[in-house]
Order: sequence, then structure tokens, then C-alpha cells
Amino acid sequence: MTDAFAFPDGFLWGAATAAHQIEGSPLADGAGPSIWTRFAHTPGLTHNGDTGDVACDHYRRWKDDVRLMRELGLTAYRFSVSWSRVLPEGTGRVNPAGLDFYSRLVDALLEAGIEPLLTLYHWDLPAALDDRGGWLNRDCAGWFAEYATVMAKALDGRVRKWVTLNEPWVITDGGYLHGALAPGHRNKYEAPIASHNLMRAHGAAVQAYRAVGRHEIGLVVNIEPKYPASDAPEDQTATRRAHAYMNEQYLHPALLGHYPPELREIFGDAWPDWPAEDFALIRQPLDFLGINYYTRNVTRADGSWPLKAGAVKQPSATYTETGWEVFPQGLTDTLLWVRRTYGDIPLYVTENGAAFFDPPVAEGGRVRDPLRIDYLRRHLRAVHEAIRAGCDIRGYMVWSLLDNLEWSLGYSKRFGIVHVNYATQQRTVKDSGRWYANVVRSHGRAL
Ligand SMILES: OC[C@@H]1[C@@H](O)[C@H](O)[C@@H](O)c2nc(CNc3ccccc3)cn21
Repeated sequence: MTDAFAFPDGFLWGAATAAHQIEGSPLADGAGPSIWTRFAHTPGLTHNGDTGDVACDHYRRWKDDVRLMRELGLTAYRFSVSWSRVLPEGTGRVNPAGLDFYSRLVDALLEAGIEPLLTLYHWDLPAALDDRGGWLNRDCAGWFAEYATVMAKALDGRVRKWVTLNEPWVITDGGYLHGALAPGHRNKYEAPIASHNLMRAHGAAVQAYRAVGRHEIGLVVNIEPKYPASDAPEDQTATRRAHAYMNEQYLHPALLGHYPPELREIFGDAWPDWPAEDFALIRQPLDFLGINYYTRNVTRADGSWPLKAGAVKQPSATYTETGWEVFPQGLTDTLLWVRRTYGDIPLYVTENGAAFFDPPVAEGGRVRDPLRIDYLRRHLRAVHEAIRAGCDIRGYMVWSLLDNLEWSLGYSKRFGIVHVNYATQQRTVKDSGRWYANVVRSHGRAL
């Protein structure tokens, strides 16, 4: 009998985190501030005024956390580098202590038989570069390429899977259009410029990596599939607009060399005529794509700015603490759409997970999180369905290894398969962590 859920040989079973969300010690040992150091310390911008000053104290507890990953049996770990820990001013002077932190972390991962997946940029731009215009300054492509070169020279070979950017859509939509994320701009004219420069920087970093590195590099995007609320033409076109804005805006230039036409329709006079040579820079050959999937969106036409498209709540669905519908079929649909639209590029599910209200740690050290187990089981089965349908999916990273700092939402949302007591920094593996460890051990057959 064939195994119901046999995953490909070499499929990587991992967990994901990001520097600002877990490390703490943002200014330790010569590190420079990032835009999130400043944003979180600006009154009123984060839940409860929560900051990343301590977070999960991973900067000091990283050895214990790698031990935890090994105990869970993970075969991969996706993490990000704090750019300003390595280059305190963003360019020029390298901080040896910052580089050394990541070098020791990578060595410990390899020693534990865990494949590192390194994300160069997970939202924490050096504040010194923001002072120079940040992603609004076309020089950012050179800054990011310089940073990629420093990291590749230091770690390539031990790190064999590199990611340039995590979710350019969130960086732009959150940081430059709606202002909910650092650097907190709300400007329809800045957002396309930041977005385009992020993709130029992605291309420049891929070129810089290939001049030094000998392994794999890719891009991570968040994809939220859009389903029309009705057959009405206005809902159909609104769904098309939302899909182009969130799901095609970055993969099209990176893989096809052009933007979807809807973006000029959405942004109007705020959408520049980009220099043709930019697309040759942006469209660099990639070794893989990382897909972050959490939920879907049932879309209808509405008066909202700037998309004129909004979400329709699904009355019979389960929703997470972040208000996201649990819809595993959307992950299968997403993976098949990527393959259909961009070809058979190798894929990793680089983030998938959910925040539910977890009970406190019970006597004997248990955290019962059945809703998270159900979410993960159903989404892993959705991954397997896409594999059976022909997608070349190389791995899955659960978001997240640890409960951590959920950006502007502070510590109010818990995504971890491991509970963190922020007062004591005590880690407690949740039921979902034990369940995931068993899935990993069985290479998926326990699903
Ligand atoms: O919100 C959970 C995680 C977050 O902690 C990660 O740092 C980030 O990579 C991440 N991306 C998404 C999906 N995209 C998204 C959509 C709207 C707002 C915020 C994130 C979820 N998450």
C-alpha cells in the first residue's frame, strides 16, 4: 500500500522566524538601530507600546533554541539576518560581533543536522539608510547588493539557501501605503517607488550573490488567493485587481520582466513610467520561490482605497486571532497557480501557520492548541495535494518556531509551536510542536 502522505525524498521540514521578532538586544555588541527599533519606540505605534528590545531573547539564548529545534527533529530552519547588526550604518563598516553571531548560529544548525535558509531582509532596514531615503532612494539597490556580498562572503557554503526579500508586498503596503508597519508612511505616491526599488534591490542582490555564492537564491512572497464573491462583473474585475496588486505585483517583474497592467489602473498618476533597464535588473534567474500562505480572500467591489476591492467574511468559516479565514484549499490553489503562471520553478512553503488563543501552560508543562494542530494538518495535506498534482515543492516551514513579536500587534498574537513565557523566557513545546515533530519523524506519513 502506498503511503497516503508520502513526501519527496529530501523534503525539508522546518520552522521560520525573523530577526526583529525573536532576537532582542537590538543595539548589543555594536549593532545599529533599524526602522523597527525607532517605530516601536514611537508612542502609539505598537500594541501596548511593545518593542523588540527583549522579544524572545534569542540573541542570548540561541544555543538553547537550536537544541530545541534538534529535539523537534527539524531538518531546516528559516531565519533572517538583522542588516544593521552586521552593517550598523547599513553600508561600509562591518560589525564583526554581528557577523559572528550569525556565523555561530549557522555552525550550530549544521552541527545539529539542520539546513539553514537565510533571509537577508525581513523588514528591519537600518535606520541610517532610512535617513538617506531608504527604499525610496534608488541607491538602495547598491546598498542591498553590498550587504548581500558581505553575507555571501562570510557564510556561503555553510548557508546554501538564500532569500533576498521577505514579502515585498507587506513591506510596501504596510510601510509606505497604509502606514501600519515601519517606517509608517501613508503615501500613494511613495508606495510604487518603494515597491519598484525593493525589486531593483532584489535583482541587484541576486547579481551580487552570484558573483560570490555558489548555491541557491530565491525570493519569498506572500500569496493570498482571491475568490470573487459573485459572478457580477464588478466583483470579477475587483477580484482581478486585488489579485494583480497582491499576488502578481512582485512575481511578474521578477519572473516575467513586467508588471501586471492593473497596477497603473490602481495607482493612476502615482504609477511612474519605469526605466526599461530596471526590468533587466529585476528579472534575475532564481533557483526557487518561497511562498508564504496563511489565508484566502473572498473579494467584492467596494469603495475602499486604493483597490476598490474588499473582503467578504465567510459566515461558516473558522477565523484565526489575526482575523484570517482557515482555508487550506487556498494553499493548493496557490501552489498550482504559481506553477501554471510562472513555470516549474522549485517551491518552498516558507511560512504557514496561525495565531489562536492558546491557554496558559498547564501543570506538567502542556499547552493544548488543537486548533493549530488542525490548521497545520490540513495545510500540510494541501501541500501534499499540490505535490501529487505535479508541483516541485522542496520543503515546508511552519510559522513560527517560537511565539514572538508580531510587529505592530506586539506580543498579543501567538503563532509558535513553542510557547514563550516573556517574563521568564521559559520555552514550552506546545501540543502542536509535539505533533509536528511526529509528522517530521514520519516524513509526513503521520498526517
Ligand atoms: O503575521 C504572521 C507572519 C509574520 O509574523 C511574519 O513576519 C511575516 O513574514 C508574515 N507574513 C504574513 C502574511 N502576510 C501578511 C498579510 C497582511 C498583513 C501582514 C502579513 C504573515 N506573517
